[in-house]
This record gives sequence, structure tokens and C-alpha cells, in this order.
Amino acid sequence: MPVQVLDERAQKTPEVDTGSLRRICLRLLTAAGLAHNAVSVVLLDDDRMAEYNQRYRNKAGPTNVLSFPALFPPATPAELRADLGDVLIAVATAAREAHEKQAPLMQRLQELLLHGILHLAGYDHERSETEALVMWDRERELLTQAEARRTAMPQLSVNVDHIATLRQARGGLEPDPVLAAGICELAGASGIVVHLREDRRHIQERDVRVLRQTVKTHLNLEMAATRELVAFAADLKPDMVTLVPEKRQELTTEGGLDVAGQKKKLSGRIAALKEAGIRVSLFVDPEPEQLQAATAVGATHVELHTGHYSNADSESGQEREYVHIRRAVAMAAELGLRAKAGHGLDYRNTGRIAGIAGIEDLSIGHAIMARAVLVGLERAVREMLELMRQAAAPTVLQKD
Ligand SMILES: CC(=O)[C@@H](O)[C@H](O)COP(=O)(O)O
Ligand SMILES: NCC(=O)COP(=O)(O)O
Ligand SMILES: [Zn+2]
Repeated sequence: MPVQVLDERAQKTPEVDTGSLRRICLRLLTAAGLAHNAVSVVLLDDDRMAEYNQRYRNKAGPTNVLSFPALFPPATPAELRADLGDVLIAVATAAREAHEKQAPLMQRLQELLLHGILHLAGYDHERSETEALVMWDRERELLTQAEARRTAMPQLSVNVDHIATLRQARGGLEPDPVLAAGICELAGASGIVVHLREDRRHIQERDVRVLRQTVKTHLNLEMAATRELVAFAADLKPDMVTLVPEKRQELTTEGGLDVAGQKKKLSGRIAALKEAGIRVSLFVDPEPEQLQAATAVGATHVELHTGHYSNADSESGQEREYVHIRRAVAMAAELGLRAKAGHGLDYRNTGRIAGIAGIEDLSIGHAIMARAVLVGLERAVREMLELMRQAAAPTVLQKD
């Protein structure tokens, strides 16, 4: 675990929850790009803090936060070791400050924690005014980011595979997934997803190449972890690659990637993609073993497979799957993994998943395309009738 929070106060108070503080610390480390670094947070009484303040800074009385970097002299951000060091916080001092600002104590603790983490990362406001401004700016930026990540609704990435499925049914040029992707972006989608299957049943290499030129938001390429596809992606450079399991006979993806069972192979493929500057997500079932393995092989993101939730045939079954997903999101945060979710989400079952705090993005394809066909059908028929009306030959009145 990269973060531990120790409450060493003589009297523990219920408004300070070490579990929440640990999650806050993980969010801050993730926002600061330090998700894989370890930090120890120690909560102290004022008299113990005063002792540290006297011993190490020669100052009388308690202070609010003190940082002890694992490296001495303090490391520059570039040369940080896995263990960043310790952050000591005097809770009673923090509580007084919170009271003065009329802010909740946990909010003040979050600010102090971030301040301490930035010191561990090499920032120092005491060296010069310029450095103080840099540190202050970084604090504001990261607090805003961490808060946004905690409370924001997930972004929507639209999978346009099935526009290509329709095109392939006739083997022609229409409908074009590239045009569809543009429409999805115009409608507010934050990203476009395509799955370049090994059997090329829908999306073709041409589609991905053109999409790389035209997508203005974020292009997520789903693919199997084969050498050939890794080379294709490394050359094309989508914004993200999501590694997914694939079976030739399946109608659609049937489950998550078995990361735990193929760590060696995946580590190499992920390293090659990261080397090419591509972010890597793994499409996994919401299971602890797979999440742990995802961190071990170097992924920064996971997409939690919502297929079992979406396809559950009873309310209790769906509830069970929902709980798995919620727990997996919490665990991903603890491991410093950024969580996405997708598969089989539709207009009935997406709401609950979108309400889980911590999921950053939902990938939805089939349901949106299925609805597009139906809600667009009436207009398509009217447009054809109008075209025929315009083209119809004028009626010639017969004279006797
Ligand atoms: C990995 C995933 O959940 C989806 O991207 C799905 O695999 C899409 O593939 P199809 O569009 O072929 O169903
Ligand atoms: N990764 C999930 C995805 O891209 C879309 O899946 P679906 O909504 O088509 O089932
Ligand atoms: Zn400071």
C-alpha cells in the first residue's frame, strides 16, 4: 500500500477518519502524478508536534504540518524515490485553523496534507518568493483537480464500432464511423472508442488512421495485446490503448482481461506502448486480484467490465454486480489506478454506474447506436419521401 495514516493522538476524535484521510492522500498523490509513491501520514497532538518543531526547526510551539523527506537533502521532483517520506500533522492546530476559516476540519487536513506532500516532492516556499508562488499555484491546481475528480460526473466516451458493423454488412463506404465520431463529439462526447478486432469484423485500420487525424477529443483504441497490434498502436499513437481479451467466435467481449494470469506478457506489451507515449488501460472484471495485477504490470487506468452488471437477469444479481463495481472503484483509487467503466451500459442501467464517485469515464457504444437508428428512423423516412416528392414528374391532366 503506498499510503498509511497513523493516528498517534492520545485521544482520537470521531471527526477525523483515517480511512477518508488515506483516500484523500491517494487522490492527491494521483493528481500530483505520484500515485506509485509511498507516504506515511502521522496525526499528532500539539505537544508532540511542538517537540518535533523544536528539535528539527528550533522553533517553539506546535506548527500545523511538518514533512520529513525520505531523501536528505530533499530530492528534486525528477529524482524521487518510491518512498517519499513522512507528513506529520497536528490535528488540534489544524482544527483551530479550520475554525478560523469556518471550514470543515477534513478540508483543512486535506490542504495541510497536500502542502506536506509537495514539500516531500521537493517544493519549498521558504527558499525564495518565486518558489513560494510556484508551490502555492501547484497547491491550488492540485486541490481543484482532486476535488473535481471526486465529485465530477464521469465523461462519456462513445464507441462507434457498430456504425462500422452496418457499413461492413454491405461492404461499401457508408455509414462511416469517422463521420459518426464527429457527430458524437459535436453532441458533447468527451472521447471516441473503437475496437480494432483481430478479425476486422467492423472497425478497419483505415478507420483508426483517419480517426487519429480527425478526433479532437480523445481517441481510445481497444485491442488485443498482440505484437502486431502493439506495433500498429505504437506507430499510430492513439491517446489511449485499452487492452481487451478477444475470442474469434464471440459476438462481443465476454469478460475482462486475465491480467493476473499473463503478467509477464502484458508487462512487456504495456512497457512498449508506454515507451511510445501512449496511456494504457486494462479492461478487467471488477475483481481485487485483477486490479492488483493491473498495478503490477504498469497500467495507469482500468476499465471495469460492466457486462455482468448490465446482463444480470435478476435485481439481486444486478445489485451484487453493482456492489462489486463500487468496491472495485474504491480499490482502484487505493492502488492509484484511475477508474473507467463500460460494456453493455444502456438507457436503463447507466444511471447507477454514473453515480459512483471515482469513475472518470464511461464507454458506451451499442445502446447509443441502437437508439440512434430508432430515433433517427422517422427523420430518415421523411427525408426520403421529401426527396421523392421533389423529384416526382408533374401530373399531366388528360383532356378528352
Ligand atoms: C471491450 C468492450 O467492452 C467493448 O469495446 C466491446 O468489446 C466492443 O466490441 P464489439 O463492438 O465488437 O462488441
Ligand atoms: N468498452 C466498452 C465499450 O467500448 C462499449 O461497449 P458497448 O456499449 O458497445 O457494450
Ligand atoms: Zn511549508
